Amino acid sequence: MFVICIQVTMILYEVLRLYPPSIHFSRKTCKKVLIGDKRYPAGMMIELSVLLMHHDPDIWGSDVHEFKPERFAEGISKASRNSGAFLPFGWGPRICIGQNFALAEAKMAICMILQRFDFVLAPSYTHAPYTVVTLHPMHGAQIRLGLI
Ligand code: HEM
Repeated sequence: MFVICIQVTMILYEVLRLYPPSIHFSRKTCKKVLIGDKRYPAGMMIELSVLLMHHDPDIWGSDVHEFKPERFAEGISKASRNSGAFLPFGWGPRICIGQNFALAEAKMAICMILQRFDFVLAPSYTHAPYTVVTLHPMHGAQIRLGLI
């Protein structure tokens, strides 16, 4: 049961890597700041693209666009060449306070579904992720459920 729970966590992490609901963060500098070797004045808007970081082959490897939950087998810090590159829940003082709740809820929902059903994508499904506030499937995600 413990192994299955770890596998479900790996699958959820890989889904959140490929399709992070929040694809970018915005921050405004309130005073002059130095980030790396660059200086920014006060009042600058800075955009951090989570989507680009999660899809960067220099960070994740040449298989970056493939769905490979096993990359998280040894945890988040060993999944990529940059341990801070996985940001589905943000980072720092404004990190998502609901992340543990969200992951626990997703695991419970998946486990309850898998106890009763198997499922495959319906033929009508078209893969078209797009963003309106959060990233989600443009035409929905139709699945075909089968009673076990
Ligand atoms: C898969 C589910 C979720 C994802 C991907 C997610 C993602 C995020 C991200 C990226 C941020 C930081 C935004 C930023 O830095 O600008 C954030 C903040 C936040 N999230 Fe979530 N979230 C999820 C679920 C939840 C849930 C279930 C709750 C509440 C029960 C929640 C409550 C919050 C709150 C209150 C903040 C603001 C924290 C602050 O500014 O101090 N989130 N979330």
